Amino acid sequence: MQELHTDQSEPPGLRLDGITVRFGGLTALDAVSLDIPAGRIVGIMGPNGAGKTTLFNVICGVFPPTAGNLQLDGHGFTPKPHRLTRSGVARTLQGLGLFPGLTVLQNVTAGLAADTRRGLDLLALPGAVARENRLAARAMDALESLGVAGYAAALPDTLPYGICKKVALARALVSEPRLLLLDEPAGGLGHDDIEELAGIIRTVPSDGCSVILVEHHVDLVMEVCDRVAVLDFGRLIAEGTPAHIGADPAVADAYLGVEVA
Ligand SMILES: Nc1ncnc2c1ncn2[C@@H]1O[C@H](COP(=O)(O)OP(=O)(O)OP(=O)(O)O)[C@@H](O)[C@H]1O
Repeated sequence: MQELHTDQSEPPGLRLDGITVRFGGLTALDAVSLDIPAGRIVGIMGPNGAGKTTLFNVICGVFPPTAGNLQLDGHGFTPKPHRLTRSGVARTLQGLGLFPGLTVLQNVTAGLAADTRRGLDLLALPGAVARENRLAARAMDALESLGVAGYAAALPDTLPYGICKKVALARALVSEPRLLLLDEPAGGLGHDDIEELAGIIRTVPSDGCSVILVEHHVDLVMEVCDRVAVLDFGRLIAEGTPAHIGADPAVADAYLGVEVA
């Protein structure tokens, strides 16, 4: 079994134990074991088809692993896509995934959907209205923390891509997750926006949230991650600090000569 070794004294966060996923005859993940301790940022790298998205999909319960199991904060974890927020898990998507017909504020409030009780809200009872107001206030706080509260009333289509990326991140952070999955957050961003994003990502673990960063921008991974795991054809071929990974010839081979440091 392939292990990601971590300091056993660290708070547990997410633990993947021997995760295997097979699609028919194809093994997309092959007995991957990986610890993402609370308060740490772990990067997942690997060439196209290595199994990164499949790993995220297993963590989000999109499909169950063929073998292996997950733990979150020291307890067995069977993720369900419709209960992710309640489980303390939030995810950003490749691209934006924002609702075009909703304002920025409404998009971020949607990140609290698991906390709403739609039936009551539709009745517009005083308690439900107060609750809606509380959710909107939390969404505004999330937007403010990323410096984009001024766009709350705008529709995403009218905004620059970099702003929309921050809105998508605010939607993930508004539920104050225990585990944040970032799926190529730097995709489509220019150099300055990526630098700003790096600063934002570094602040996320301060309250104990674990972060998994899947990203093709190797520089960003190396800059913000505490540890990096590298997948190739579904196998965990390397793990360690960014410096260790940057110097690993097996990683350079997996990337077919692409420089990694
Ligand atoms: N639902 C599916 N059914 C069948 N095969 C799948 C499915 N999802 C992924 N695969 C296959 O599993 C392997 C891993 O794919 P995955 O999308 O996880 O890789 P990736 O590392 O995310 O790649 P990329 O960087 O291109 O997004 C690939 O060979 C892919 O074709």
